[in-house]
Amino acid sequence: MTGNQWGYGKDDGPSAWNTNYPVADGDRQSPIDILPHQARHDPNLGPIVLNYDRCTSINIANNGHSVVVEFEDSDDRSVIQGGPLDNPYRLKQFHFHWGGKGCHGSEHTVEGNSYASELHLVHWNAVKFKTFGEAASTSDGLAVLGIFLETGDEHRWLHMITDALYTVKFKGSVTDFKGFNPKCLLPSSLHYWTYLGSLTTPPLHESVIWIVVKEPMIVSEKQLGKFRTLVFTGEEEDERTRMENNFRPPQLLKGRTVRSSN
Ligand SMILES: NS(=O)(=O)c1ccc(C(=O)N2CCc3cc(O)c(O)cc3[C@H]2c2ccccc2)cc1
Ligand SMILES: [Zn+2]
Repeated sequence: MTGNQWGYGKDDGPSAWNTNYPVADGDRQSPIDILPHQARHDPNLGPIVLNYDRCTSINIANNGHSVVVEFEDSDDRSVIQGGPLDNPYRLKQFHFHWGGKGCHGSEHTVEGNSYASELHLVHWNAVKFKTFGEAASTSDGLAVLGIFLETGDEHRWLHMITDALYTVKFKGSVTDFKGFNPKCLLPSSLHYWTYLGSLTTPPLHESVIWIVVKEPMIVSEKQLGKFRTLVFTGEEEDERTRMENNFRPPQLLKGRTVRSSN
C-alpha cells in the first residue's frame, strides 16, 4: 500500500481518486449525508456492545493522511458486537478526520450539516477472515464506528491524544502509545445509524458496515487546533503542508437504506 499517490489536495484529492480507484464511483461508497427522517427505525437493531476493557494500544502514527492509534489484534481482547453485526469485530485502529481553522471536517453529514471532526474506530471480522487486509477487501469484513466531534468545552480525556501529537508531526513518524482505552472518548448514548458502505480513503473497498453514533463528543477548539499542527509531509521533504481538511465529502446513496437504532 503506497498511500502516497493520493491525498486531499486540488490535484490528488477526492475528485481525482476515481482515476486510480474506479470503485470511487461504486454503488456503496462512503461517507454519506444522513437524513434522520428517512432512516428506517429497526426495532430488531439491538445496542452496540463494546468490550474494550482488555484493549491494548500499541502506537500512535502519522501515516500522511491522518493520525492513527493501532491496537493489538491477535485475539479478541477488544471487540465490538451487537447492533447490525453478526459476529464480534476486532479493534484494529482508530483515527480522525478534521477541517481547517473554523471550517468543519467530518466525513458523514446530517441533513447537510457537518461536524468539526469525525473519529473512526476500525474493526475487522476475525471470525470469517484471517487478516485485516483480507477482511478489508471483502464485503462486510470491516465495521467502523463513527463518532462526530463538536466544539465546546474541553474533553477531559482527549488530551491523552492531543498531548502526543507533537511526537508524530511528520508523515512516517510513529511513537509508543500504550495503555489507552478509546472507551473514554465515547459519548454517553450509543444510539446510531447504520448502513453498508466503504472505506472513505483509497483503496475505497466496499467492505464496511458503518455504525455512526448520533450523539457527538464535545472537544474544545484548542484541542482540535492541535490536530492541525500535524503535517501531511515527511520531515525530509522541503514543504510543510499542514494536515487539515483530510475528509472525503458525502457520496451518492444510490438507493441504500439507512437504519436507525432507537
Ligand atoms: N476512513 S475509514 O474508512 O474509516 C478507513 C478505515 C481503515 C483504514 C485502514 O486501516 N487502512 C490501513 C492503513 C492505510 C494506509 C494507507 O496509506 C491507505 O491509503 C489506506 C489504508 C487503509 C487500508 C485499508 C484496506 C486495505 C489497505 C489499506 C483506512 C481508512
Ligand atoms: Zn476514517
